Amino acid sequence: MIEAIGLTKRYGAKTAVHNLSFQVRPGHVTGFLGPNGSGKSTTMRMIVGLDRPTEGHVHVGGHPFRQLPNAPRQVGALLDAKAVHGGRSARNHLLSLAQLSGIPATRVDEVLGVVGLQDVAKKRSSGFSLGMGQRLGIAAALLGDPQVLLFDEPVNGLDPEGILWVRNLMRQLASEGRTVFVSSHLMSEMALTADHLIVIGRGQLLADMSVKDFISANSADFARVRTPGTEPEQREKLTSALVEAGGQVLPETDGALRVTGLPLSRISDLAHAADVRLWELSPHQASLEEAYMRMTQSVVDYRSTADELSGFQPPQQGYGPGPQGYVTPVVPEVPTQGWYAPPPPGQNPYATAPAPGPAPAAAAAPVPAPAAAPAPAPASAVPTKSDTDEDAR
Ligand SMILES: Nc1ncnc2c1ncn2[C@@H]1O[C@H](COP(=O)(O)OP(=O)(O)OP(=O)(O)O)[C@@H](O)[C@H]1O
Repeated sequence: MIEAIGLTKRYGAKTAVHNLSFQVRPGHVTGFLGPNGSGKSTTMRMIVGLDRPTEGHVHVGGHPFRQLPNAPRQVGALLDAKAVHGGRSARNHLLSLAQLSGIPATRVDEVLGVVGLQDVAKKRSSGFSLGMGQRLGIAAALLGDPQVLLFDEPVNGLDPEGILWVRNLMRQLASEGRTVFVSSHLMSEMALTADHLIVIGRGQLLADMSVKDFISANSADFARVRTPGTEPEQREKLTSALVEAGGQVLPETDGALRVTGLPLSRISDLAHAADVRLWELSPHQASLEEAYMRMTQSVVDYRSTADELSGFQPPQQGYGPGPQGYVTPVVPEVPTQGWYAPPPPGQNPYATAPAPGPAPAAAAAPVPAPAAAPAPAPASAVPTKSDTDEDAR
């Protein structure tokens, strides 16, 4: 179990993580989501003792990471798959990590097999593809057979077969009773892999709930209705009847109608009464991706100037140090029950206070690489990143 309480990290004037409290429980895959720069990697680094919290604390199995006896046997982490000595073979890289932690060489061959790198074990990792590097990083995380596993973007660069393999691996590790904490920007993948979600925006907690609850709390169901394409007047007639009955109707690009505010049976009755034939009447639920976008769109820092939401500023009372310090995030209000029609492009109700302003700054440089390894030992060998070099990025 991982438990964070009031976790805060400031880099000079920049608050990367603010007052974050959550638990990651064993036996589940917990997804860690948030827009670029929201503090996911910083949080993970604090969990494995690579960054020191400015305030608050995070414990693994009831102890700060650095006080865990034989930490690499208890916690494994893939934080940056590129943090490998490229001149070493995959096997030698893992062997050196194993020796540091008193892990037998037989385990190295075992994990090479688990991640499918047995045939290239003697090849230098500098020649590895992105996906092979990820597999090597995952092998390093598994080396100590730990109960707690952290993966930062584990499917980055993997092909579809590799993504499926990671999904199954995460689920298997969780089913063995391990604590699995995984960050990803691939929502479709998270929807299939995670049971529980922790979502942050600008370093603060936005949601801590099951995937199912997250989707139903941040999206709403709708019906798709299609009339015969050859008879546009039927579509008009139905639209009028639905609007008159209190429904909201939006045209979809393929000619169908997206209807909210009316149950399926009522839509069917209204069509029948209006003498309109239906070629489709189907219920739909928003995807995790839609729900995630809806929740986080006001806390996205880096957005293309070509994006229609660029220039959108979160409301004044949103994030950021105000006169009373940080305040609770203002999450856009979305009906959580019944039918709800997402707005047509350009009529986004969340962009209520658009303020023309300069385009957001370009994304920050990548985080300096911590080790992709069984999480480092709490001894002097720990690759500590002092606060003195932190502002250099
Ligand atoms: N060592 C550092 N020094 C200064 N600022 C930092 C440092 N590490 C992170 N930050 C800043 O803290 C914020 C959070 O960064 P972090 O890398 O944790 O976000 P993230 O959610 O992992 O982003 P991404 O999804 O892009 O990987 C960013 O604004 C980043 O620029």
